Amino acid sequence: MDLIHCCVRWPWKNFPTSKTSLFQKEERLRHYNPLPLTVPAFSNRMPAQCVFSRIEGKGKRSPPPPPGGAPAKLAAASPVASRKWRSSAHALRGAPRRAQTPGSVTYVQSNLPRRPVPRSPRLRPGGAARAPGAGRTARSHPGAATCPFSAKMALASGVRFAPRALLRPWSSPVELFHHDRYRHHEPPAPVHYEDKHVSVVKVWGGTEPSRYFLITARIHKWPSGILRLGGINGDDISEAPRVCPWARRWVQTASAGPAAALSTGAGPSLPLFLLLAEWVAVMKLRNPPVNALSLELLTELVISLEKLENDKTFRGIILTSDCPRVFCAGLDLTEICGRNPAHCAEYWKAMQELWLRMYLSSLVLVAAINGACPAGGCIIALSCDCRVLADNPKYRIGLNETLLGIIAPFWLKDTYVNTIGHRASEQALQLGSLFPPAEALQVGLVDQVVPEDQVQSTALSEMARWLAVPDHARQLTKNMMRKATADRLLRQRDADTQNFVSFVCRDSIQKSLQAYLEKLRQRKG
Ligand SMILES: CCCCCC/C=C\CC(=O)SCCNC(=O)CCNC(=O)[C@H](O)C(C)(C)COP(=O)(O)OP(=O)(O)OC[C@H]1O[C@@H](n2cnc3c(N)ncnc32)[C@H](O)[C@@H]1OP(=O)(O)O
Repeated sequence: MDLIHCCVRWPWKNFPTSKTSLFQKEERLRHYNPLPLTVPAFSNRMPAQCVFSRIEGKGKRSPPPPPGGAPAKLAAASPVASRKWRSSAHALRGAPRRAQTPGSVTYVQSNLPRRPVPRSPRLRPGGAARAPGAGRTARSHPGAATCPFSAKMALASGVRFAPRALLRPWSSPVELFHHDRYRHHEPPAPVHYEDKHVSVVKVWGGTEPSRYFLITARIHKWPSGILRLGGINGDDISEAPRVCPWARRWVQTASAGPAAALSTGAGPSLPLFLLLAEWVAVMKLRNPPVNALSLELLTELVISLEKLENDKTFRGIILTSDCPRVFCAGLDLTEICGRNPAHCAEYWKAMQELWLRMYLSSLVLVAAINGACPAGGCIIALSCDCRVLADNPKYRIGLNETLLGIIAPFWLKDTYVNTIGHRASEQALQLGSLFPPAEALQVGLVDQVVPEDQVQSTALSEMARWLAVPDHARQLTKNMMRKATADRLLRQRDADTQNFVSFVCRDSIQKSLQAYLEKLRQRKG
């Protein structure tokens, strides 16, 4: 396989269906199929539609259910919440029951349709205008009044609620963790603060207003094995551990999870990294010896990108190389040397498709450039949102087409100009400059230059920065910035293909490409 799909996941024994294995099992398309290009639209990548389900059983912490109806205090606090509660309770009455293990809780799929929780005009995010008479829950946290299914309601009714996202095959009971609960929740007795004691954190929920979120961490030495932090969205999720200060120490040790999967060095320990665990895929280019962009690799990349875009679990991709010393050597010259025009056309269409998909991707793309990055490799990197380059003078980056006797097409030029500006591009393109790291940073071709062993972890921290922004705002802004450039190619795609084919199929160009390839081979000898 040319491309490794590596979801940043952690080795929980009973973790829900792994995307990695799904990818691996899936049969790959072997031939290039032009895929319809989708302009990134608004998408909420958060999994939780806050639909609530009843949890059966006599869990230790489950108070007995009330005789019926919404609690009076709740009705006074929020008529909307009260109405919602009544309708959900009604809908839940017919829910199927499951066998109950003593002392645990079981989730039962609710009959409620998936639908957004309506917001009362009086219940605004941030709790600026609170419902009159709102109790401690609303006061205890600014976001608490935004969700009609308040923790108070759940507690008072004896019915515990969980977002539908939680109704997954978990081995351990998970519960909705709410403000009241964690405010009064005592920390577990402290255990050792070594990395291995907290393996992972998962975030359930979303950043939309009126949504709960929940962070689940696996703690090996805690009897329940699960740490939960929760909140109401509108909270800054990245600050979540702060809400529950005693847990911060635990959470900070959790870098062993996602970071370890990426880096051989000590992983960063910012709480935000924890959020990345479920949302970031790492794609490693692997087409030895130099990750030349063969037709097969281009096809794989396009398919993988589309899959990840359609999988709402992912919000970002870190693109890196699995080949030592080379990120990507650019176009596979053997795909355009001595080939017929039809093949060259097919190849170029695949290149266009990849650029369009990457350039307009709704995901955050971070290039972790851990090797040389000339020509087409540079274009792959420039299509990402952010570039981190390893500090090695041999790892040069730039568009060196002119040195091969070929000319970068207008959309490569546009991408260059959009990144480093007109004058710098004019100079660099004509000279075919390949920049060493320090110069690449200076000219703005890359965003960070870091020691080689920190490329992956820095890429992850950059990803954290980008993912801290709400998806829809970032996506629409990206689209606004890049659409015109992409549209230009979309309008002239066929003409661009014809231009490429007629150019590279010229005898003189074929000769110079052959000579260049020969030079590369001899250099090796
Ligand atoms: C209308 C016209 C439109 C033009 C569109 C232009 C768009 C993009 C242009 C391109 O991308 S053209 C490709 C430009 N690429 C390069 O110039 C890079 C050339 N390669 C290198 O500089 C080096 O290989 C490297 C990437 C710095 C790695 O160096 P290293 O010493 O590690 O490896 P080598 O010994 O040089 O190479 C190993 C092996 O790989 C072959 N090879 C290298 N690059 C390519 C390539 N781009 N395509 C195909 N094959 C490549 C090289 O010949 C060696 O082969 P063997 O000797 O092992 O057979």
